[in-house]
Amino acid sequence: MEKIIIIGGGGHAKVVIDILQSMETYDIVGFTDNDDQHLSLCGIPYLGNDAILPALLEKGITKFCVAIGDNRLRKKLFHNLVTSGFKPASAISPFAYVSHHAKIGRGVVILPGAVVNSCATIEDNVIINTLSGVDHDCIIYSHAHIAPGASLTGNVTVGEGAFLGAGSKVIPGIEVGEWSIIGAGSVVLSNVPPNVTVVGVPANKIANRG
Ligand SMILES: CC(=O)SCCNC(=O)CCNC(=O)[C@H](O)C(C)(C)COP(=O)(O)OP(=O)(O)OC[C@H]1O[C@@H](n2cnc3c(N)ncnc32)[C@H](O)[C@@H]1OP(=O)(O)O
Repeated sequence: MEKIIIIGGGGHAKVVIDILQSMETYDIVGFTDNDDQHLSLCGIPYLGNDAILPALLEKGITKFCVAIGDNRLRKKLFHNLVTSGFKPASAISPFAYVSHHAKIGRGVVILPGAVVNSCATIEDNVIINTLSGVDHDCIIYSHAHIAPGASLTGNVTVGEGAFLGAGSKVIPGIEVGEWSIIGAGSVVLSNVPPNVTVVGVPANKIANRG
């Protein structure tokens, strides 16, 4: 089995480890984290902080998966690792449904119970979290996160780095702007501009994001 490292040692790393183990495609060498208080996570050893990465590359370990929920930090680490010569791997649960007609980018994480339906596009480094739904013809741009139980109907577009909170719902054809946040449980009935936070039913803007 090909060797892989996990970047990040928080809660999201626990589920990514679980998925990679259930895929039976990769041998997880360990995880890195800049908090050096770790010893192991779900039985997977702590390797060190980011300073260890060049040595791992020299040993021929090239595959990585960034297991960090924060979209901006996940983007930064993804780019740093790709630029350094590492290769992103996707972690797709065997208990998710991903249509053969969907396009899946690099370093994508799809959790158990999620559905990615026909002709949807999921770009690089996106998280499709537990029990969420991305229906036909949706486009999820890089570094976005669809949180647990969020439901996107057909033809929804989610901009780079946007975050759709747990249980949020988006009606067909809506565009969610890049780096915007949709609050948990919100129902989005109209387009959301970039860099704002919207909440409620129907979702309304409560803040601009810097
Ligand atoms: C596996 C995992 O755990 S993945 C992680 C999943 N996480 C989530 O889904 C979290 C989603 N986060 C939220 O919904 C947050 O409440 C946010 C991001 C929308 C807002 O957070 P903050 O910016 O800290 O806003 P804050 O808590 O100060 O609330 C501001 C106002 O909006 C209201 N509000 C906040 N979130 C919501 C919401 N989801 N729905 C309705 N109203 C909301 C608050 O009640 C408050 O109203 P008030 O000013 O009248 O008192």
